[in-house]
Amino acid sequence: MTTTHPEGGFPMFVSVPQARDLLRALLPDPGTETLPLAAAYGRTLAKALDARVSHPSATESALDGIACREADTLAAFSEALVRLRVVGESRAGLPYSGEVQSGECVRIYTGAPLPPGTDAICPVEQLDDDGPDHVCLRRPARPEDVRHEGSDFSAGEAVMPAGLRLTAPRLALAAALGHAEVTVHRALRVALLSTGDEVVAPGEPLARGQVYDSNRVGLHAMLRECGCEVIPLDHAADTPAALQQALTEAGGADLLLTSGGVSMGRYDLLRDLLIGEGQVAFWKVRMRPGGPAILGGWHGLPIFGLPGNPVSSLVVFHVIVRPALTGQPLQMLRLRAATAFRTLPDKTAFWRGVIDSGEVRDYGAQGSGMLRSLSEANALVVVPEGHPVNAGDDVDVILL
Ligand SMILES: Nc1nc2c(c(=O)[nH]1)N[C@H]1C(S)=C(S)[C@@H](COP(=O)(O)OP(=O)(O)OC[C@H]3O[C@@H](n4cnc5c(N)ncnc54)[C@H](O)[C@@H]3O)O[C@H]1N2
Ligand code: MOO
Repeated sequence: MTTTHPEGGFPMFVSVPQARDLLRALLPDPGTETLPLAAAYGRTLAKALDARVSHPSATESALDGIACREADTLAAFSEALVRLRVVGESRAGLPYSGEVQSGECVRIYTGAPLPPGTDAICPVEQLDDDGPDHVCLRRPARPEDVRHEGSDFSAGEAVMPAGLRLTAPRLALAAALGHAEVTVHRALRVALLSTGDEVVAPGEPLARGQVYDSNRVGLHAMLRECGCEVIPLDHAADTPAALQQALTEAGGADLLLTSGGVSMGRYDLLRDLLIGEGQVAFWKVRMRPGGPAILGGWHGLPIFGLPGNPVSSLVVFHVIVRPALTGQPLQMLRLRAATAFRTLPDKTAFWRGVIDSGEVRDYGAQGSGMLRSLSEANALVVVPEGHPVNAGDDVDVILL
């Protein structure tokens, strides 16, 4: 249950959807900008796109072969060949303009316009040349192998609504609709900071008890996937002065995303700073891993504090930060559980799972420091608070 911090008065133990909504409410409206398609990957459409042209732009062939009249070819099967006279050729960009009569055909190529008078296609694999001017068909020509003008979309049709995230296929569609530029929401500027005296840049020598800064690398990539502009900050040591210095450097950002220093320890300084000198929107989420996450602000800068444990920071990013940054709901699949999954009485669990042959099984080691699991598992299995999951049950699954 959500409670209130006795001194701070802020909510504690919020649900995952509450945490997401509170973060979204703190993010500024970034405004819009118009970009060439190639620069818009990962952004969200701010203005709907309609079709400026029809696709296909003409009724055309879906195969290389001949175009003819279906009715002329219905008798064709492997023993009884149908013979047609070839009167010309239609190529993509170089169509045949005459009218094709009964008993005639035109050689045609994929994407080439169908000549007037024809309504069906027979592919080259089903044709035998009979001299230079005739072909024999081993089976009837098919109207299904014709693509009709505007069957994909017609000029003027509203095709892509505002709010759509520009994935690779959607960028390709925008181009096919006839747009060279798109109006998208500006990228949020997210400053990224890892904290902790034990955290060392990859490649440096590692002393006993130290750990490489894997969170920074993983979070940077995930922010890029969300279409954000990343401002990497220098790692902050565990002193209030170092942390305040980093927060000051993040001043112009739309959000500061941190890792570490949010739990119950004496050196969990981000938590102390937000509670003592900033504002807190919530502390702790009813989830595992990732329970100690914190959201707040410091001198007008929204700050989301991810837990330092590598798995926890990734899972919180997936289920709270990403949907809030992109405005896109979590994509879930419903799959059959091949094994049981542990239930927690007062937290939603996001266990690492492996999807295999259409089912999902428990990955095994579920410790929040087991970074290797993030590469070997391919799913998060959602087990709601107090909700037992046995083998054979259907479960919600988030793809990693
Ligand atoms: N007494 C309690 N202790 C802990 C609790 C609790 O409720 N009571 N919660 C545990 C949970 S759950 C988590 S998650 C962690 C989160 O702790 P912090 O966010 O304060 O993180 P740190 O203590 O700074 O580090 C935790 C762990 O992660 C490693 N780490 C930190 N930064 C990085 C990085 N950039 N890259 C890779 N690994 C990193 C760090 O070395 C620690 O091993 O608290 C539990 N404790
Ligand atoms: O929730 Mo912590 O994130 O379990 O390790």
